Amino acid sequence: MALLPVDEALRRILDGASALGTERVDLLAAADRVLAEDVTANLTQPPFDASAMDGYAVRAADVASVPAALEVIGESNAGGPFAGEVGPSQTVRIFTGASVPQGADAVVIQEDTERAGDSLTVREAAKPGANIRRAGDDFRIGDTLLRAGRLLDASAITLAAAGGNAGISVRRAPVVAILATGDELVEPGRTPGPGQIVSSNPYGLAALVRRFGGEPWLLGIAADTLEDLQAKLATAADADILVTIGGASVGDRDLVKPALEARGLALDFWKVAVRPGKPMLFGRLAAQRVLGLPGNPLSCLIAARLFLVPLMFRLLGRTDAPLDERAAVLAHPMEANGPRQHYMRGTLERVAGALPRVTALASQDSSHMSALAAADVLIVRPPDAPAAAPGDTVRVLPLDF
Ligand SMILES: Nc1nc2c(c(=O)[nH]1)N[C@H]1C(S)=C(S)[C@@H](COP(=O)(O)OP(=O)(O)OC[C@H]3O[C@@H](n4cnc5c(N)ncnc54)[C@H](O)[C@@H]3O)O[C@H]1N2
Ligand code: MOO
Ligand SMILES: [Mg+2]
Repeated sequence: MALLPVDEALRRILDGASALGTERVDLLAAADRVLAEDVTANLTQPPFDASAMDGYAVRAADVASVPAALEVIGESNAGGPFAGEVGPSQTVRIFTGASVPQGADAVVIQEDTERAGDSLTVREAAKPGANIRRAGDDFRIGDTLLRAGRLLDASAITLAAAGGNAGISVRRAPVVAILATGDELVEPGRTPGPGQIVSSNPYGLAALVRRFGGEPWLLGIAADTLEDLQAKLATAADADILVTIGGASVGDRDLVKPALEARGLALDFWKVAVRPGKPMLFGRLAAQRVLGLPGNPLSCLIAARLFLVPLMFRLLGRTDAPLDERAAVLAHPMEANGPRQHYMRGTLERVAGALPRVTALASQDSSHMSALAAADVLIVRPPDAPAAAPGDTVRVLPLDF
């Protein structure tokens, strides 16, 4: 099978994938969830003309020429409005957030006044509307405040709450089952025996899944035998997405593909023109989408960022783009690229008033986790890209996981 271009692989993974069901959560549980329905304002905000400052509510005409002498007839507090009306040459003491009383059409800040008993001297003129927030300036009842498909961040949750919404309809989190494979693997915290290493990938993958709104479900480690692989794969039937790690290449003990096929996998593709991540496979087990990721830690994580995360966006109904490539300027020359789209680890340096400068790390080995942790971006080198010179513009993908 020929290597599939990255875009085509992504298109096939997303083909026919649609948003999961919805659930209602309260505001405290809404952070980082994806909105499933538009949020509407049940209230108008501000609900009344409100003072933006601590000072005095006046009739602007009374303070058009200053100094102006006024009589203080009462007080309007936040939550305690003044019941009467401000007549000519009268004023009401007012505080930030309090309702502007009838008759008044401006607020003079306290620093521009002098008070003696019930007498107020205003030293600065105020125009009509000064320091007043009009009813509905922010939003009005019935307005659409938030559109379905957006991530609920702090600003969105604040707005939903202000609009009088105590509960929000969000997408169910996709459950992503993660199965590590390999006779050499031991769980973190255990001492590896001869020839063994620690299984690190599931934990990074779980963090990535959580970061993008999914629910990771760790299935442990399968031995490199068809029997154990099939037995462990069988436990994942309830997951929305099944991800395997390792055993995806052509070695004698790379048995993930035959084990999945024995369970009925409809293979869509195997091997993508991507570096790292080449031996990735994708297919379907009934309704479940299956991604067989390579075992090298960077191959696993980078392939997950490139292919699993966009699939999760789709299941979550997210409307923003899952891959946010930007431009940067190369700090050094680069060799021509081979036939696979190369996602190189790089560091980014801000440059005032210009595109940031990017430097590829010395290590581009797909097993060097220390290099991935030190990188800020992945430099995207298209297949067969010619050699590049310092100052050339390249595309970079921020490392956001
Ligand atoms: N003859 C060829 N050999 C290889 C090819 C090829 O095209 N022809 N491709 C190479 C590429 S590219 C990759 S990527 C790897 C992918 O290998 P597998 O997916 O079969 O993964 P394994 O062989 O099981 O493991 C590879 C490597 O990763 C380590 N590993 C596995 N699981 C974990 C884990 N959970 N945590 C940490 N590290 C893990 C494993 O010990 C190996 O060192 O194949 C190349 N070979
Ligand atoms: O695809 Mo492998 O991921 O080049 O190391
Ligand atoms: Mg292998």
